[in-house]
Amino acid sequence: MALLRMRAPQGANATEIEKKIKRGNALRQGSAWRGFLGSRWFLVLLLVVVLMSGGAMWIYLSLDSEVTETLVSRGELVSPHPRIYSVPCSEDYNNHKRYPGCTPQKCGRAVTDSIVTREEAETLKRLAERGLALAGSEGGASILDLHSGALSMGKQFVNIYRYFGEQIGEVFTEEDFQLYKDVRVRIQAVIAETFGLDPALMYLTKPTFFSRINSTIAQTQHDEYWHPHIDKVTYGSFDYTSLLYLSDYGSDFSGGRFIFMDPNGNRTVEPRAGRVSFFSSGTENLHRVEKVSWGTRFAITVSFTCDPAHAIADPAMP
Ligand SMILES: O=C(O)CCC(=O)C(=O)O
Ligand SMILES: [Fe+2]
Repeated sequence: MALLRMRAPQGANATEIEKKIKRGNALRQGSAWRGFLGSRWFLVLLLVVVLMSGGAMWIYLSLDSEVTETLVSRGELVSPHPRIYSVPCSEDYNNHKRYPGCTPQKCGRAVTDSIVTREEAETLKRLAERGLALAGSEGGASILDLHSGALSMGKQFVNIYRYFGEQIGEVFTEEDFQLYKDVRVRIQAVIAETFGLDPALMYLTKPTFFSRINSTIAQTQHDEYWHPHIDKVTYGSFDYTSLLYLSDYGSDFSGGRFIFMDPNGNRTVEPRAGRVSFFSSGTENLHRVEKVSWGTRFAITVSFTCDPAHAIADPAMP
């Protein structure tokens, strides 16, 4: 009977009794929560939640991490022979006319510190500094293309030879252009040797440019240097890309590492003044540049085509 009365209170007091029961239950629940919040179990639960979210964050960050393997670090000196990493060629080259003695049959990437001295890199960096001091991008990435004359200015480009006219003779010397050519010839020779090509069947192609990157916020798409890309797709004529670094990762700037984005992870080359990194330009070498976090990074992109129709002359004083 008692049970019956508790389940179904009858009469005038019934609603009052139900309310009391509900209030009592609510109070008991409230004090149970307060008890739990102050208990050791709550601390354990909190710890588990913190550890799990920390773990999730770590997994997220490491999935997004810039680097899984460093191919060549800033401190190493790769000399006298290039360090070579072979990768299978992509199908890209099948979609273009093939040029025997030049079209990649072996693909890969390589790094050498022995064909451009640090003094030569310094001279080229000063040349870039002088040229870029004429203008420069408002965002973090400026280029100077001595062949076409393109120079970043604010949010666009100008032609230095037209814009500055005679004044250019006070900024660059014949020796500067000669050094560019000497270095280009050496790079061409090492690429030919590494990939088993005839250097006479490779041609400098455009664009070929000095780049200056710092951590200033991008103002236009041209400043967004960090996007993954395939040079053969982006630039069309490229078959072999080379990058000559003019400043040092870690001391002149941070971030700014070159990253090959392979299907099984990222592989990076750390810039070092005088270091030449070169690779076949197809999909097998999808890459990007890590964002520069401080300092200024200088480099030159010097690229080669197998198609004589896309050949350009070495930059020269107008
Ligand atoms: O400066 C670099 O390290 C890479 C530049 C690049 O990817 C390019 O010019 O296509
Ligand atoms: Fe590139």
